[in-house]
Amino acid sequence: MPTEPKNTESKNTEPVSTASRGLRTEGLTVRYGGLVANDGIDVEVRPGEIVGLIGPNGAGKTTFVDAVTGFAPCEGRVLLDGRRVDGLPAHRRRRRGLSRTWQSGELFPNLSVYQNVVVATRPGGLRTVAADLFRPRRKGEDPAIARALAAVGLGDVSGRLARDLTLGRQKLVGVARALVGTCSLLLLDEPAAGLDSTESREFAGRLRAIAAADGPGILLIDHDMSLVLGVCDRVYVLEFGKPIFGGTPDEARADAAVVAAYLGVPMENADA
Ligand SMILES: Nc1ncnc2c1ncn2[C@@H]1O[C@H](COP(=O)(O)OP(=O)(O)OP(=O)(O)O)[C@@H](O)[C@H]1O
Repeated sequence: MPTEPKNTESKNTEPVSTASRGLRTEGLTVRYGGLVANDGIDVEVRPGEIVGLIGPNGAGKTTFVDAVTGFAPCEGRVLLDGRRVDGLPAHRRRRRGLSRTWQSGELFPNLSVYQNVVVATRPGGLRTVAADLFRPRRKGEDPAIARALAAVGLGDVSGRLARDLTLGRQKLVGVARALVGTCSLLLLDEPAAGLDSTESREFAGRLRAIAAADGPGILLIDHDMSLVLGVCDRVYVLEFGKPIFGGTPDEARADAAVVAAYLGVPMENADA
C-alpha cells in the first residue's frame, strides 16, 4: 500500500468556494521519479452522480485515486465540497468524507458480513471481533454499520459468513466498508473485478441506488466497459496519465481519440 504524504500545507484547508459540492480536482499531477503518472487532471464528481474513470492498463487510474485520497503526493488542487483537502493526510480526508475501496479488498471468509465491516472500520477491528465472540457486545449492532449494510442491500444477511455469499455480494461488503461513517464521495477501484455479466448488472443497480436519494457522488474505475458505460452519468478517459476525454458515455463511444486509446475495439467490448 502506498504511504501517506506528510501534511505539509495546512493552509490548503482554507475554504475556497461554497458553490460546488462534491469532488473537484484541478491540474492534479503525480510524478514517480521521471514518470508523470497523472498529468494535469481536472475531474468533477457531484453528489448523487456516478462518474467513470477509464483508460488502458497503466494509464494512471489507481494513482489518481491514491492522490485524491492522500496516499500519493500530488501537485495541483483537490477540493471536497469547495474546500481544499490536498494538504491533509489520508485519515483526515477520510474523516471529511473521501472514502475508497481497494483493488485487494479481501474479506475474512470465516467472519460474518457484519464482522467483516467491523474489522475494516473500527480501530482495533480484529480484536473487537475476537472480544465479541467471547463476550457478546452489550450495545448491539453499531447503527452506522447497519446503515451501510442496508445501503448496499445486505442488511438481511449481516449474520451470514462472508464465504457463503455470492461473489457479487462479497464485493458489496467492500463497498459497505467504505460507506461507514461520513461519506460524501465514494471512490471505487475495480469493484466489479471477477463478476459475470449478471452479477455486474446487479452491482450497477446497487450503485445507482446508493447514489440516488441524496447519496454520495461515486467515482468508478473498472475494466468492465458495459458496467462503466451503462451506469455512469459521465466518464473521463486517461491515456499515459493524460486526460483525453470527458463527457457522456454516448459521447465516449463516438470519440475517435477514446476509441483509438482502446486500440479500435468497440467500446462495449473493450477490455480497458
Ligand atoms: N508507487 C509507484 N511508484 C512508481 N511508479 C508507480 C507507482 N504506482 C504506480 N506507478 C506507475 O504509474 C503508472 C500508472 O499506474 P496505475 O496503477 O495508476 O495505472 P492504472 O491505470 O490504475 O492501471 P491498471 O488498470 O493496470 O490498474 C504505471 O506506469 C505504474 O507502473
